[in-house]
Amino acid sequence: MSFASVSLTLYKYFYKGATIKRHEITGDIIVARVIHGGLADRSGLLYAGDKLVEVNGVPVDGLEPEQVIQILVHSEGTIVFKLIPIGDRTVSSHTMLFVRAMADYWPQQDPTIPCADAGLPFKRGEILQIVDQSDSMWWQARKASDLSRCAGLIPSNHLLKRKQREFWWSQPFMSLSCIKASQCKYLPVHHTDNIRKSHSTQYSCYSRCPSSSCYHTLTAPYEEVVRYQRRPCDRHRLIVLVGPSGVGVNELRKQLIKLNPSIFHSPVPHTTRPKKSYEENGREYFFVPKETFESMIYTHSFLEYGEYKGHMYGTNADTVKEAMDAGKICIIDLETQGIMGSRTHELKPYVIFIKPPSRNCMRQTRRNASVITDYYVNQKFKEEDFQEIEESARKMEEQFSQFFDQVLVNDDLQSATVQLLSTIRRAQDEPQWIPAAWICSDS
Ligand SMILES: Nc1ncnc2c1ncn2[C@@H]1O[C@H](COP(=O)(O)OP(=O)(O)OP(=O)(O)O)[C@@H](O)[C@H]1O
Repeated sequence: MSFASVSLTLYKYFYKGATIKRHEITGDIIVARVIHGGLADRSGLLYAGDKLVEVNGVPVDGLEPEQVIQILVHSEGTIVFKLIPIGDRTVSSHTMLFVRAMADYWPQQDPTIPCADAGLPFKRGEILQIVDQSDSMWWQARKASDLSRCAGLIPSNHLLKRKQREFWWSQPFMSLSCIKASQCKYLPVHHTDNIRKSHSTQYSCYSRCPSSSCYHTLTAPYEEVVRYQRRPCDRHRLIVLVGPSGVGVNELRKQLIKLNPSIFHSPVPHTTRPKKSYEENGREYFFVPKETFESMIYTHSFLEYGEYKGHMYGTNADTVKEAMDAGKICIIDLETQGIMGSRTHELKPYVIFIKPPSRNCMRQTRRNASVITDYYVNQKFKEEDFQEIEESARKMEEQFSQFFDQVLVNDDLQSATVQLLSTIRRAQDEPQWIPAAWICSDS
């Protein structure tokens, strides 16, 4: 039997460099995993599967992993491990996969993690680099925003999905039910009708993905992403603005088009409502018979559509593509539920969430602004309107922040417009993380 005496200057933080477990059959204490980029990994002396015999001269035979950890925690200075190396010390092939987290994860609140201190907490939307998938339950990853740090443990795709389902089922029914169609807001982006997106108005909206409000509980918790740099000959990415009704999504869109109408473009929506005398087909709307509209729904032609006062309105994906083919930067305004339907390799949407500023700032900046009510009367913003905007923004972020590429606070209109312009420029000209599937489909 060969003993290897490994001397590592790990101080108290051994548990951040490796984890140990008790072998189910033999009862031996073995190294469960070595954390990528940690001290133990960098030393090159410790491998997953090595059997621990002594720590600082204290035999670990018969001890529980927690007792071994206690020895380590109370050790000062250099720690000497005596261990039996695992026979086959094949270096685990480190994957270099980047993913976007579609869920939040807090290791300190997870009783099942092998070592909470070794866990990597993350929030939905964050980009993670998966560096080790050798354990089917616990992967190792680090944040793309800080690749110099050592890796931490995260639940595997399969495990996190299971946790999400368990959490979902443990929640009271009401708080988890899908957003009802009647609560959705729908507004064709090129509208001339004063259709307000508020839930107080009588219209319904539908997106290409009917179950999308439950998306995060049903789909993969990690989405593989790649760095994408648009070439000058490629179409511009679709710019999708989302935000609570009244926050200023339309105003910002109008500001952009006013600034550069030859570049920024809003697609003309389709409607079944009769054309008014002063309107022109294809300018305010494409006026189509109900049957045509219905067949377009059937063929999934709309990114989003809805009904208002008995007439249908919708944003046709082909109209968007045509504008993009003509070299325009297409800007559309979607419901959060509609984001998923727009996520295709052809459109490569860049989603900007327009967020309300603080209550005080809203009071100040919206002093002279007005909201459109159900009766088309321009009314000053009231405290209830601000509250509704804040509440709605909070819910949107809670459910959909993983799809937001950028969050922009609409405080002062001029500075928000300038920020939006530079965000759009970066989205088109600088490398961005996009789903890997969008690139695979291209090739
Ligand atoms: N930063 C701002 N400062 C002052 N007024 C603003 C600002 N942003 C928007 N507004 C005004 O607030 C009102 C509501 O804005 P807007 O119509 O763009 O909202 P919206 O998010 O598109 O919601 P809805 O679809 O319900 O109209 C408008 O009168 C607009 O001019």
